[in-house]
Amino acid sequence: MSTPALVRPTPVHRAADLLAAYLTGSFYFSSARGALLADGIHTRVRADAGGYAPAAAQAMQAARAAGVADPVVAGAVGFRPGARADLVVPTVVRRAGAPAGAQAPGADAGTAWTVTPRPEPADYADAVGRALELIGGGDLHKVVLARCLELTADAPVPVPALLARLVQADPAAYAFAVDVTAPGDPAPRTLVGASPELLVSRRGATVTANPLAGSAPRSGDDATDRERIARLLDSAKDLGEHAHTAAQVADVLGGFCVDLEVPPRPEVIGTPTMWHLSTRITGRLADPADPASSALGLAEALHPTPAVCGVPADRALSAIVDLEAEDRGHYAGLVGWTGPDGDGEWAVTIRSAEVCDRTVRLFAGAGIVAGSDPEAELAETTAKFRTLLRALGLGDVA
Ligand SMILES: C=C(O[C@@H]1C=C(C(=O)O)C=C[C@H]1O)C(=O)O
Repeated sequence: MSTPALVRPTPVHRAADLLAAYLTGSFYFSSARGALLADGIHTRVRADAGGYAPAAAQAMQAARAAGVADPVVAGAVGFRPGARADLVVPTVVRRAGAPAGAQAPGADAGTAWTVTPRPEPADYADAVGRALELIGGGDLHKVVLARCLELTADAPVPVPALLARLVQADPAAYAFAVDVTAPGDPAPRTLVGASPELLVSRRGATVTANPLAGSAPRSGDDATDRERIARLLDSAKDLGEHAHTAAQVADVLGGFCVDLEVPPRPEVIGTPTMWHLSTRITGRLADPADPASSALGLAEALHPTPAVCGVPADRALSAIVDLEAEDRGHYAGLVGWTGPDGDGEWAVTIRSAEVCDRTVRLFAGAGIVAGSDPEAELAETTAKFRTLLRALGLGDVA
């Protein structure tokens, strides 16, 4: 006679179940490493003098003592120093393996949209021209300039369907949905996106970062795409732009690692909409128990990389403040999760939008270096908007 089980087995979920269970207000994050869905707020995590990582470690410890079964810190931190952060220890966490081509409802073709580019595309191209003057002055080597599209629909935008379509289009992306509702918002506000860029991932003592910089739109035609890939791998401008970014990421991680492997040359990775120069850097942590070496601590140390800010970072940041029309908010920040053992995964918040009721605010940026062409950079941002626009059922708008 068998003895009845005394312990309820841990439920096993599939990524598709987690996506189906996502409701506006939940936290969702998935990548090729796996999927995580979190609900409820046990604690909000605020930065102390040491940043977010020590406060996150303490909050997870306190949550475990209070009976939270699987404490993690999950959420997003905005781009600018002192920007808004929405980091919480959720009450319930469900995990699953990597998504495999999710089922998603089609976008509602009947939705009527109005689109307001901020700034106008021609003004963005002018701002790129002004950035090139600063670069010509010699004190700035690279700056990433972004622009915004504000879309308004004739009905509330359903975030669960939008998230499912983003995952369906690219199951390997760092896909996310984070509640970023602020006081005064007329409805829940959600940061949603499908980023191709891993800021940092940690598993035990092993860390991985995957900076991207240097881009070309995907054309959909094989021969044209092969040509674009070959051109990227041979472009002194793109290789230089990439080298700045990879070198800085390697430099920061080198401060935490005993071994660091940095491939000498970038490769090209593809998303459904873009090609990017990519360097996958791996290392072994010297002190994995230090909260500064947790996935969140490393993400804070790396942010902002020259993939979204520039070189040198302080001058690039002031150029961004002077030349961009809109505050970036959560765009170009970090999004992901960390566990009490320090493991976790943080992506760069790009190919993203904030959705609130009927409005969607999208950002896309491009790295400007000596030799950049304003019209080509404008076209690059147009191509980068496609990830979100396609998931919304829209073609290119500006
Ligand atoms: C800034 C963005 O993308 C970043 C900039 C890139 C570039 O300038 O080539 C490439 C990938 C990202 O690191 C964005 O998508 O908005």
